[in-house]
Amino acid sequence: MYVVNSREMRAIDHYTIEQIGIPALVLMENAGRAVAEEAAKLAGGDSRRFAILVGKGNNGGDGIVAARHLMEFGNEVKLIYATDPATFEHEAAIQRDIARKLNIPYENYSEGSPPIPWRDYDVIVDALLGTGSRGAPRAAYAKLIDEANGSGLPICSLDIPSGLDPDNGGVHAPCIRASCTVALAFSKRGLEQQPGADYAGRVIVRAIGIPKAAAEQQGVHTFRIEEPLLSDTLGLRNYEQRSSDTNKGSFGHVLVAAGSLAMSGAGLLCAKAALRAGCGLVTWALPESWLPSIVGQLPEIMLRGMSDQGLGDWSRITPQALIELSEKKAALVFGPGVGRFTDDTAWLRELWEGTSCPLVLDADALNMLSGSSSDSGSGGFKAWPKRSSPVILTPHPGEMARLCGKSVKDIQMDRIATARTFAEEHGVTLVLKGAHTVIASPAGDVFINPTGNAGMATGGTGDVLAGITASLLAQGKTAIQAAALGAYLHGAAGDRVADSRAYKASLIASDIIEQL
Ligand SMILES: NC(=O)C1=CN([C@@H]2O[C@H](COP(=O)(O)OP(=O)(O)OC[C@H]3O[C@@H](n4cnc5c(N)ncnc54)[C@H](O)[C@@H]3O)[C@@H](O)[C@H]2O)[C@@H](O)CC1
Ligand SMILES: Nc1ncnc2c1ncn2[C@@H]1O[C@H](COP(=O)(O)OP(=O)(O)O)[C@@H](O)[C@H]1O
Ligand SMILES: [K+]
Repeated sequence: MYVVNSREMRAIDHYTIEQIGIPALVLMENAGRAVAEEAAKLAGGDSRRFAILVGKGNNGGDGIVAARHLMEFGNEVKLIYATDPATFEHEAAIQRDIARKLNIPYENYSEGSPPIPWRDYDVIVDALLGTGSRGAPRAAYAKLIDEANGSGLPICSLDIPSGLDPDNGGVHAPCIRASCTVALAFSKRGLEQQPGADYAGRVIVRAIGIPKAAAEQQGVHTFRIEEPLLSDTLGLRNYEQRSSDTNKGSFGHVLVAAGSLAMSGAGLLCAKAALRAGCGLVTWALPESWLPSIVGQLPEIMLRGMSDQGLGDWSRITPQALIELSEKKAALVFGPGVGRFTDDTAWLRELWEGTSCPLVLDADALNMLSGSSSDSGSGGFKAWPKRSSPVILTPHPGEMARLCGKSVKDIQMDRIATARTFAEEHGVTLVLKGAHTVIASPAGDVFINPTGNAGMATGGTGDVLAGITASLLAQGKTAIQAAALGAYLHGAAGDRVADSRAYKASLIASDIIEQL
């Protein structure tokens, strides 16, 4: 499903109205009708009392149409205008006049108005601000939003919760806290990222007559991952299907280079997740001095001890040894639990240049890449030679901040733009983890993952994701397919764990592997 920002939505509206010729009033009628249907469902019954909060733009116009339909469905409605309706223009002014002729009750609300008697209502429809919203809600809008949030009534937001930044998921003060949001035509970026997604409640996308082709025509290349998208846009039709005439050699051999004495679990989780995600074979390369402690723990996985001079870490293991081991492997995942060591950035660069294996770099491998930026002062690993096989980086926001030389706050402020820019500039596939993981391709496509839950904020879940992603790569998926499907399956498995447990926060990383 397409996810648009406000500029793209404006261009799509304009194209639909001016080029295709569908009148703005037709779109508004469809929008208002769709919202009325969803708000009626939220109210759950007949003859309910709706307060419709109306702003002066098209969002307000849609709200007036919704009021008209809600009244036709047999409900009581009242329009509460946050701006003097005499100042309305264009389609919103037409809807205002229609509402007057139909004697739809209304009141003009201003900063000096007494509080609304909310007990006279069952449901609020928030049609104050939509994608034309700029900055924090002002004057009467802000007061009305505060009042609505304090009313305790369920709120159905029209297109976006008023006060939400439509483009990045940031929320202004105040911002409507909705029970549900009816996104018109397409989802909006602000609804798909935190904290906006929490303020939006359940997001329902309703068609209003804008053809999907209009988004394609306008070059929208941000998507939310869901099953139809996996098959249609990402080319992953029947991704679970296998021909019967196959053997373990058919599904790729993953080399996991992970873990050190202090963090052996990262390697265990990563290797096990890779196997569970369906590849034919997994070899786990680990410092040889603690290999004996692992024997028997993962019977299905081949172990390869790397000469570590008894230190238990990666500081004496040569990149050359790993390069040799990676020959004929279908994917190499490096980083979980490896720790840092002297000259590790140069070490990683040797691996980068020496292996032709598709790479997944996670955890400390990402910090080694960040080291490259501070060492050279010349754009960091952007200046490293381009690889002919794919690279997937899987940073959490802290690792991403180090990679970009920014603060975590800056990264989280616009995750979609950050991930897209980085992937394009560095020619890598990037998985920016966290709630609503953002996956960006070097070509500039961005996929937002809706699966997963806060129970997954626990040690080791990232190691599991790295293993799953490498496994999918080894099975012949492209980098963007492996990264998007990996994040989707990882989150879906996490959701199954959460659903099956009495206490959702009890989820641990191994549970995800078992639910794959
Ligand atoms: N062409 C159409 O008729 C369509 C309209 N649509 C609706 O139109 C909306 C976008 O409409 P607009 O572009 O008119 O914009 P909005 O309705 O979001 O609001 C813009 C108006 O609010 C005021 N405003 C902006 N920021 C404010 C703030 N922080 N505090 C107080 N006032 C503020 C502006 O002065 C402007 O008058 C969408 O969200 C959607 O609901 C969609 O349904 C698509 C089709
Ligand atoms: N609140 C959340 N909602 C959804 N997914 C989450 C949430 N918190 C964490 N995750 C997921 O869990 C994983 C955590 O990875 P990471 O931070 O690298 O953990 P670790 O280093 O302990 O393995 C990522 O895939 C991330 O997207
Ligand atoms: K709104």
